[in-house]
Order: sequence, then C-alpha cells, then structure tokens
Amino acid sequence: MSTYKSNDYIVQSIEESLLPVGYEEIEKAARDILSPQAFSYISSGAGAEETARKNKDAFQKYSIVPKLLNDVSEVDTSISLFERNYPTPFILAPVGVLKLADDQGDLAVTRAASKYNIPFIQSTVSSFSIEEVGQSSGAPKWFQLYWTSLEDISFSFVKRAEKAGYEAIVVTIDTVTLGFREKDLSYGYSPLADGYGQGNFESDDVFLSTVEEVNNSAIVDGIIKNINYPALNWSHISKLKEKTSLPILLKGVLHPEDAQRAVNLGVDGLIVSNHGGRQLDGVISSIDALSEIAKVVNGKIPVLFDSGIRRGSDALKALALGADAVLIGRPYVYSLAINGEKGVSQFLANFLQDFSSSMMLSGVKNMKQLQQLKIICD
Ligand SMILES: Cc1cc2nc3c(=O)[nH]c(=O)nc-3n(C[C@H](O)[C@H](O)[C@H](O)COP(=O)(O)O)c2cc1C
Ligand SMILES: O=C(O)C(=O)c1ccccc1
Repeated sequence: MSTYKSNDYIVQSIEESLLPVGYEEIEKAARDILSPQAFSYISSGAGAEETARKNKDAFQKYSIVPKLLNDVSEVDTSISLFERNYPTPFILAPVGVLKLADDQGDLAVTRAASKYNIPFIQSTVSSFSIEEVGQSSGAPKWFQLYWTSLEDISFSFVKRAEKAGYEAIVVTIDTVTLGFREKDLSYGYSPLADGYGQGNFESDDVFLSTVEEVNNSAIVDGIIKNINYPALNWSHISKLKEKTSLPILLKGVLHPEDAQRAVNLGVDGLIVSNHGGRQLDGVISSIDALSEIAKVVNGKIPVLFDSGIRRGSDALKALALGADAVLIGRPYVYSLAINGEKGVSQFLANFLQDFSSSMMLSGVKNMKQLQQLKIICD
C-alpha cells in the first residue's frame, strides 16, 4: 500500500502501546534498558560530538513553507529506485552489531521492515550471516560493504549477497579507519572485541582460509585487520563494478566533487551521510551537504540521505532538499532495544503516520510535489 488516507497508521499506534512516541523519549527508554557501554556505543559520536550535534541542530535551520488548498485527502508516498517501486521513501540504514540491542538483531528488524516493504541494508559487521538475513523475511535487502584488506573477502560477500537475493551493494567510504570515539575509548569498549558482528566472517570460506586457528580472538583480529582499509580509492569502485551487476551505491559522500566523480564513474547511487557523526568529528552536517550534491548530480542517479532523521518533518525536509529516499538509523536501533521486532514495527507505524500527515499538512500529495516544496534556510 502506498496511498494513505488521513490517520491510517495512528489507529495502530493507539491500539498498541509498545514504544514511547517521540524520539527523545525513545532514546531515554533505550538508555534505561541497555548497558551504559552499549547505549554509549550506539548514541555517541566521534571526538567532541560536534558533528553529531550539528546533524540535529542543522535541521532546525530549514523551514518548510507549506502551499495549501491542494486536496490532500490521499497522498502517495511511493518512490521508484533502481527500477523497483517501493511504497515509502524510507530505508533502514546499515547498523553493525545490532545484536547488541536485541538477541534477534537484524532478523527482528527485517521482519518489521517486511510489513511495510521497506528495504533493510545489512552491515558487513552483522551478527548474522547474509544467508540468515536473506531468508529472514520478505523485506527487500541490500548489502553494505566495508571493503576488506583482502579483497577476495569483499568479492565473496558480494557474490553471497547476489545469491541470497540482495538487490544493491552499498560501499561505505567514510570508514577507512574507525573514528576516534572518546566515550567508547573511555569505557575501553569495543563490540567487535566482545564477539559481536562476526556473522558474515565466520561463515565465509575465503575469510576462514586466512585464519590460522579458528577461535574467537583470531576471528576478531581478522575482522579488525580487514575492515580497516585506508588504501581504499576510486580504482576499487571500478573493480567492484566489474564483479557485480547489482547497483552500487557509495555511502558517506559529503563533497560535491566526489559526487560528480561517482556519477562519471558510473556509480548507481549516492548516500549523503556523515555516519551519524561517528566518523570524522567536525565535518559538515549531512543536511547542509545535501542540496549542493543533489544539484551536481542533477537527477542522473538517485541521491539518498542519512544522519539526523528523527521524525516525519526531518524526512520531509531532506526529500524537499533533493534526496530521493531517506535512511533511518538510531531511531530504529533504540526501538529494537526497547521492544524487539514489535518495537521496530511500532516505530515504523508511528514514523509513517507522522510522515504522511506531514505531507498532507504541507500541501503535497506525492513525491514529485514534495520535491518542489519550498524550504527556506535561516
Ligand atoms: C550503532 C551504529 C552502528 C553503525 N554501523 C554501521 C555499519 O556497520 N556500516 C555503515 O555503513 N554505517 C553504520 N552506521 C551508520 C548508519 O548507517 C547511519 O549512517 C547513521 O546511523 C545515521 O545517523 P543517525 O542514526 O543519527 O540518523 C552505524 C550507526 C550506528 C548508530
Ligand atoms: O559503529 C559504527 O558506526 C560502525 O560502522 C561499525 C564499525 C565496525 C564495527 C561495528 C560497527
């Protein structure tokens, strides 16, 4: 279903009360449930958390100027990406180590996503394997790739993803080394060292052939060595293009010239993102980077967006500023921690209600009109 009438979702929200409604309350509830280390891992940004703060504050600089009296009794939220139609412009961002939030991790998330036909992007550092996630539900699945030092492991992941029916490869380019996350360092906390995030590696023959003796610490060392790959450059993207016919997206683009180069190279899509402020602190907020990139790309390939989407009006702003679809990150992770699959389902119901009401209230009835919605910046 992609056409909404007023209050379709709110009925469900009122009937069940599985989750607090607003983002801040959801975050608070997750803080109460998770260990201080786990909560801190999910919530914190790198460095002084300047960028994490900017992601939030920057949204407030943009204001929607509604254009009314447009008969919005039905709104169509559907989009089309890579020749497939989706009922909503939302995608669930790749989040490693989701098992930290809930034992069922990615499996619970894709089950919730399948209710709304929302694509789920599985992380390289998932606690479940590509095959397990592939079979977990009918939700569309994309695979996020952290390029590995031994590139045959990357190519093996990509082949496995193809075979398991995944529909796109998302190469994250902003994490060639891990950001300096002061809170995690103060706790001495690393989920990888704790054994999370091994699902794809422990099930990969190419990776296993590089581990002398298969035990937990060898696997952890192997993963860390592989996903830190500062040598990553454009030639790797060209090479990946040769290896797969799936659409390739680059995640973490902030510079318009990188966007232009990606288009020239034949990349299929971009994700404007600063990784939720978790990588280089001090970088531009993702929403401030969006318009210029959308302008350079000029509709040649889809431009997706994440970092700071908390509620419907945030999504409305990002879509009006040039995004073709929007990734949701922390809000679904906290919802998972609070109430597993049901928590994520409830979150999505609330979010979709909020978004479709926001479309109506701004006087737009489809994505085309939304792209023309007037936004002013302070
Ligand atoms: C706990 C956590 C783990 C993440 N793991 C990954 C990952 O494995 N790969 C990736 O590309 N991005 C990862 N991200 C970044 C998200 O995909 C997304 O860019 C970010 O969460 C957006 O910011 P927001 O959640 O504040 O909206 C992670 C984010 C969080 C919070
Ligand atoms: O924490 C992250 O943001 C992330 O991308 C990651 C990296 C390595 C392991 C787990 C998650």
